[in-house]
Amino acid sequence: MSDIEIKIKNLIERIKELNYNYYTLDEPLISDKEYDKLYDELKKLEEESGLIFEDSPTQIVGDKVLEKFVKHEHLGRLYSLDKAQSFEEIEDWMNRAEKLRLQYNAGANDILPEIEYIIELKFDGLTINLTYKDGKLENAATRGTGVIGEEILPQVLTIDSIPRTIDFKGVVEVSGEGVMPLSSLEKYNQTHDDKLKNARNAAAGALRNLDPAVTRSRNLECYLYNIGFIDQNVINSQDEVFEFLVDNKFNTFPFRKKVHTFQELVQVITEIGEYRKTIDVLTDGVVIKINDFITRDVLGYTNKFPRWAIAYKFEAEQYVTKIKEVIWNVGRTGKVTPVAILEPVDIEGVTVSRATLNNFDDIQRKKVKIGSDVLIRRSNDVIPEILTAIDEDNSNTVDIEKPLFCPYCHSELFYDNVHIYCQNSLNCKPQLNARLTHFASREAMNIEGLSEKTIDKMIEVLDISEIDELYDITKDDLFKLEGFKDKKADNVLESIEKSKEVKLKSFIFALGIPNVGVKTASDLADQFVTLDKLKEAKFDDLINVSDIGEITANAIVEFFHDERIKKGLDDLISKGIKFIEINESKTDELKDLVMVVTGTIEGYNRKEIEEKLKLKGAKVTSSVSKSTDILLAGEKAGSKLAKAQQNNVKIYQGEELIKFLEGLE
Ligand SMILES: NC(=O)c1ccc[n+]([C@@H]2O[C@H](COP(=O)([O-])OP(=O)(O)OC[C@H]3O[C@@H](n4cnc5c(N)ncnc54)[C@H](O)[C@@H]3O)[C@@H](O)[C@H]2O)c1
Ligand SMILES: [Zn+2]
Repeated sequence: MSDIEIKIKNLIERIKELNYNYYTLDEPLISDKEYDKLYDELKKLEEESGLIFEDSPTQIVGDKVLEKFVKHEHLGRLYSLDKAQSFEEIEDWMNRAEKLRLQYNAGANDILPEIEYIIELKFDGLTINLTYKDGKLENAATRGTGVIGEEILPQVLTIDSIPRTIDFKGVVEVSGEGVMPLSSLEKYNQTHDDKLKNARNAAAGALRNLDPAVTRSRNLECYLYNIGFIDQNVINSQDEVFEFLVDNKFNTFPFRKKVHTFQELVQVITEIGEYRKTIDVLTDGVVIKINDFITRDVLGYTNKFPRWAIAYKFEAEQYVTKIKEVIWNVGRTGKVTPVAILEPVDIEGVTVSRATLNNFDDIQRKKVKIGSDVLIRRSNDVIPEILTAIDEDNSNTVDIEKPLFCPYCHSELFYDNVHIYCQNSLNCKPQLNARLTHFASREAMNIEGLSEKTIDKMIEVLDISEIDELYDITKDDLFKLEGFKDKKADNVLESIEKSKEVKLKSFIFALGIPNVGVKTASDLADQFVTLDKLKEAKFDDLINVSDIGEITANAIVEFFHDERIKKGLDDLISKGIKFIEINESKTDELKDLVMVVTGTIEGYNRKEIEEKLKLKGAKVTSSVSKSTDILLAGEKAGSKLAKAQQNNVKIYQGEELIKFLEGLE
């Protein structure tokens, strides 16, 4: 693999993990700003190299839909939006549209009208798609992959403003954004201990919660702005979309503006920059849409977004405050990271007193010192980011020292490029606490009742130093901890006991292997089926798992070769960990064959084929290499076919392919 290919693969892997956490779990790992940076980097590399993998996040809308929901096939596809980073990019987009219009008008009988642009707010919540038949609300779904969403009708019915019946009697799908009003967020946070971090994830998490009572408690609202499907040809513009929505008593947001020129557009967007701070909904930008539908048809769509619309995101506002102190935190992997303690500052109604600084280089680059005035920015998330110090020659500042010893266990620290580690993973308390907290978390061993605080006490009072010791805890032990009475102790013991029966993927995630998140853990479980096989996996086996790049493959190999980890793992298993079979139907027919599926195959969906191959024991990878055993090549197979021919890979095509696929059923 070339350097650029490796870079691309690693980015894809990282972004998929982030997407899974954002779209599927509604618990983003990083801020949108940081995410957008990675995404743009990938887009740029793809453009430069022409290497675009089919599973790249730049080609796909959203993420998987969760099994726990009934699937809804949208009548009309739902899309993501292309993004402009600057006014110039909007202008370029307008110019392209105008050029296409003129070209079209030169050759056609009908003439496209002068372009009108509708500017709407870009609400930050979750897309909701509503299906009406015979005037009745039949269904509600999330966007999902754009083709298939998750049914969430009971959840959506908690939003009172959504009409249960409408005057229009045909079949129609209307879509809009489910949001948590900022006033609801504030009220919720005043009365609940489990504080919600931001309105977007609060709305998405509520709508995708299986319990509608939870959705109800968040007091959501929904603004409609789109018709994705209608069985009668009655709508010809965005103006008419809104007319239809209003006539049928849908809730639409009152603000939208029509412009014709770039100058007008800049002015309106600038005004919206101020206006958006005065309203009760979280917005992250504006959406600019071409009004006329025939023009839209001429411009068309890419895989991922319409060419007739573009989003422009607002930069988060910046604030000034002072750094009081920098403390060094020790994480689960022993990584030591700086946190700035700030003079509290009010940002959009939230008091902010901490900010992340990524590492020591970051501190130097931003010229941050104790006592410095700094610029900070909070995007839509709660933890803000320090941009830079703004008073470099202030003599009252004190340099931040590079730490040499762990602030907790005083071991000497290890420097690896920009990262600093405390290598005393054995009895450095914050590391142990973070490891145990991760181990017990919902997507891992799912041990209820083990909060970070409880784990702290266990380490302190019961002198726990290894994960497996969790399983030796007795009721008498728990009584020694503050706040533990009979019932609470029983509950914790029961959930510890229950956790011994665990899915392999949850166990792999629980181990906290560097770079292995929920999705990668699940892929590893699918591919290797048993823990023993995974433990023995070689770099080459791992790199062939789709989405795993070199860094992760190396991390996994190293993890399972570490003597201390090996022993810890054996101790843990010896406490009676049992893996629950989930793929009972798994057979060995294609055992260990490395297979690639490419091209289009009529009547089949590639993802489904891949799933079936995996169930029969094959390893499915996304690119052809020397280790590929079989390529399934549909129509338009392209470069993978050529590469397979070069490498003498066995190829199934045409009739042979269809026969093979029928044999899989
Ligand atoms: N923090 C993370 O880890 C993480 C991960 C994945 C995605 N993200 C965020 O999500 C963005 C990408 O998500 P996306 O592909 O869903 O695109 P998007 O959310 O940026 O844009 C498309 C969506 O905008 C919404 N929208 C709101 N108002 C609208 C209006 N008036 N008209 C039309 N649509 C409107 C629709 O729901 C539509 O689906 C990224 O830029 C990033 O900010 C963050
Ligand atoms: Zn330490």
